[in-house]
Amino acid sequence: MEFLNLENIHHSYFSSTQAKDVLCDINLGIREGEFVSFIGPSGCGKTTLLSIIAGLFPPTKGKVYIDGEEISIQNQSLIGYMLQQDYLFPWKNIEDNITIGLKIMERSQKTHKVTANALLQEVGLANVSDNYPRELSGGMRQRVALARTLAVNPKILLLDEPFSALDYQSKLKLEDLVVETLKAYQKTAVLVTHDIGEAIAMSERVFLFSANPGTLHRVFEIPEALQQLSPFDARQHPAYSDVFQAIWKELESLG
Ligand SMILES: Nc1ncnc2c1ncn2[C@@H]1O[C@H](COP(=O)(O)OP(=O)(O)OP(=O)(O)O)[C@@H](O)[C@H]1O
Repeated sequence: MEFLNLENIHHSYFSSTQAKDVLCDINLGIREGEFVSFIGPSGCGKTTLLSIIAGLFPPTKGKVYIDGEEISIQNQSLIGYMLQQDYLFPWKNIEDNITIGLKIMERSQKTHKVTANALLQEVGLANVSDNYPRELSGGMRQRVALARTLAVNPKILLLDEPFSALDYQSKLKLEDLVVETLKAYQKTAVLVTHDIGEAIAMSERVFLFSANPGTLHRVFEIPEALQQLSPFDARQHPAYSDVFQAIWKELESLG
């Protein structure tokens, strides 16, 4: 068994007239410390699957296991979520935004400042702890969101298009920072993205889903040579375009 396992996941939404199957027979395993991406056509159920992994709602059928234990209220805190929007509280300064999860979990207040400062250092924002979110750029705010997610020390990070609202330069920089930081902290990560290049540059494996209903179509292993590089450098490597073309061809075949 892998660290994160999905077994026979099916999910349907019920409208007033009929049930619509969104996910069908999803089986996959992700190793501890691995970085994978989920890609696929719009509406194939990527976000629904992330929400099921996070334990936000149960699947219609099937089970999610983390380290051999079925996902439940007890182990849900092993999972951190980072989204397209940063959802920072505008009335709280950066330090308080980062430590909000620790306060909710009633962890000892003595270490909050130390945790916040160490994480801000890690994400390259050493001097903003007293600032307010409105004083930061979009890229800086997403760095704060990353620090906030890491503050509660989750084992698995679910990243739902966290770079898609950023300008291209900020996005490339943040991709590098996220990979470097998650490797340093040995986190397991699942990224949902529409950007094939981003998926290749950041991941060890790319899971391609097809739609109607969402099924796992194919898994692409990213060559070792790319995995050893930062996402920015991976995009310049000759093997990158071969993988890009292979995934693009397969995605196109899904219609
Ligand atoms: N609460 C809901 N009730 C009914 N249908 C829903 C609900 N949430 C999602 N769906 C449907 O489930 C399907 C999958 O949605 P989901 O957002 O998971 O797809 P996605 O692959 O993440 O899409 P995108 O790439 O566009 O973000 C879509 O057809 C959507 O309309």
